[in-house]
Amino acid sequence: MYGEDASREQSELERTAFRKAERKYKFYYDDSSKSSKKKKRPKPVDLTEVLDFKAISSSFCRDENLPPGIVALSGGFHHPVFCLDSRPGFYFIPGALSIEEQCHWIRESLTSFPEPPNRTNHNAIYGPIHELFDATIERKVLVEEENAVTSFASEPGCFERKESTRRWRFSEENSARLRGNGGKSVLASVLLRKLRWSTLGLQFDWSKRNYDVSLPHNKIPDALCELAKQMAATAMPTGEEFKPEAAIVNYFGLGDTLGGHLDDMEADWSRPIVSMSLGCKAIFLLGGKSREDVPVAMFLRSGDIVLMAGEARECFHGVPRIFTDKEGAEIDPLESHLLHEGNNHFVDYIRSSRININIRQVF
Ligand SMILES: O=C(O)CCC(=O)C(=O)O
Ligand SMILES: [Fe+2]
Repeated sequence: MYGEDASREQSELERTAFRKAERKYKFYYDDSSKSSKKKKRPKPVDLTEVLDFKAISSSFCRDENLPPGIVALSGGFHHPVFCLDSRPGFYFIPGALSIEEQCHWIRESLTSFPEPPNRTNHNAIYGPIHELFDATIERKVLVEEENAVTSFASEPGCFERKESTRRWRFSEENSARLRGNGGKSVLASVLLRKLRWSTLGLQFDWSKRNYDVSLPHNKIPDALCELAKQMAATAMPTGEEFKPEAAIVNYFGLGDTLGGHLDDMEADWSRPIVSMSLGCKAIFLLGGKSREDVPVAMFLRSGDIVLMAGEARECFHGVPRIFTDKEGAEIDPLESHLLHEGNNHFVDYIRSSRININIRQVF
């Protein structure tokens, strides 16, 4: 699509009900205060229409009535599971993960999940990066190095050939500075802040928007498989078991958003996507089958699990906002637990971040 058509489509997109809701909740600085950038405050946001399943769950446990359009599932599950009349196939399990489980998955998301052969958004520029979190703690720098590779003559009469390749390697900050080879370098801490996704199990290729089964990959870790199967059971066709084959881990910092989208690259949409939230609170928008449908906004807190199966798989959804201020983030118990374990580096990260792990059956 070219010129006018493309810009018309763009401006139509800007006007959809989904887009309007994204703009309503997105993080903006308040321009009305003429103060310097340092003192700038977030623009106030009206949260009165955001569904709060934590509050709904508490009143449900006190045997109070549920708000209209919300139903609680009765079943063998030891947490209340809520559904929306207007979005069949969508399930919300508030507080499904204990604080210990949340801490465990935060640590995994920052240490083992971004390890090769799993890929991250940094692969395209730097190639595989090993031990990014440790490198951040050790204040390392990723430095571009030139390697001379010599290939020897395999047959008589062929010449020895020297080739140069470039690769990125972690270096101590001082030695990187000393070398001063004019090459490029980037702080590990900057790369950690800019980590946006990692993929586990079958690798998702974002450029083709499909799974590339030819890419090297490890199986989803057993403990994550077990958790996903247990959570998915509520939304599975009777008598069938969920097969976790791929997962996408999303990392959000202040101002980061996940635009409205569908996850439509999996073969069988009757299987749920199991999506768990860790760290700072967020707003999740669940739209309808068209971007013109007004989305339902809801809070996602650390430990909440959402399932999207069946018709809900056809619904646009996204994350327009995360809250990193102390009151809004709602991570005090999580912070205390991590501090108690002596994990200051994880606390530093999660204070201003949200992590989402979503697990899928691909075939
Ligand atoms: O971050 C979330 O809660 C949603 C993630 C999501 O929709 C996705 O990765 O496809
Ligand atoms: Fe999604």
